[in-house]
Amino acid sequence: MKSVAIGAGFAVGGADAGNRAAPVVLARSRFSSRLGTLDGGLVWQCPATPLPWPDSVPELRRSCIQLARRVERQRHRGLPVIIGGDHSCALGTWNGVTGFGRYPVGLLWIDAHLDSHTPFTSPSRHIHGMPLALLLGEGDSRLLLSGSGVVDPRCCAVLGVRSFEAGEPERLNRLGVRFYTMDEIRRRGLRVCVQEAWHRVSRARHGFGVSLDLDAIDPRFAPGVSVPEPGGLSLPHLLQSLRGLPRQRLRAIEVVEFNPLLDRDERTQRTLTRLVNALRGNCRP
Ligand SMILES: NC(=[NH2+])NCCC[C@H](N)C(=O)O
Repeated sequence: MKSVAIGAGFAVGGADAGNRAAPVVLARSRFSSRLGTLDGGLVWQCPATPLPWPDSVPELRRSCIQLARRVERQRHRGLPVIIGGDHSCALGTWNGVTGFGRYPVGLLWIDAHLDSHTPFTSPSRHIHGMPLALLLGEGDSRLLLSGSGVVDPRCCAVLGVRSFEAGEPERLNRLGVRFYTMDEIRRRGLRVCVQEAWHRVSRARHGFGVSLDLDAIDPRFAPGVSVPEPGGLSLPHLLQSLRGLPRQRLRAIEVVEFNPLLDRDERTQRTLTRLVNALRGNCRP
């Protein structure tokens, strides 16, 4: 099967304007032939700069609906690979994959953060700290594009966690989402945790997806992200752990939070390209 790359030039919900340029920078880079040159199109946001909730809501809603429709239209051509953009683009991606909630999926969320705030608990009010809660059906109703959740919490796992605030772990625990902190990963080994999480998400009836925030990876391998956190996943170990996992029911991949303005020696671009290739298995552009 083929993969179809779709760009999401999103920064309104993020912490740094640099995220907006990510898909275009990648499409013009020397890695583009390995990623696909945004053959599924590009969705832009206007304005180009971050705004806190609630000011960001109208533009975020508009662009996420546009992204969701694009994903819906393109998914018949191959495996959608969405290139963000700040992580709030996940609302567009997974609403598109699920036909606005008609076919809820399992989701592996690889991230340093839990991204499970609602406006009432978020200290920053940046919506890229809220998308997982919204995908599970909680948060500002204007951003619940299908009116409820599109991800089944029993088939959802978060991997690589090392930064969160009050309210987030409580929400995920109440909903029954499994999250793996870096402490647990160090204790039990990455491969075991990846396999366990993959098993959990891939048993969902309508298939599953992977949402990869590059800040999950240690900043040594991915310095170009908007909210870096030290002590992250080792790139070689993650690549190794992703080998040989069953992908038959994989419905889409999303890679987010790349910030070209903060990259060093194209290190983050290279990391992103290698991870996309590892995740999509045999599907190539
Ligand atoms: N997608 C991300 N990089 N999220 C970072 C969120 C950081 C912090 N928890 C916040 O809500 O502001």
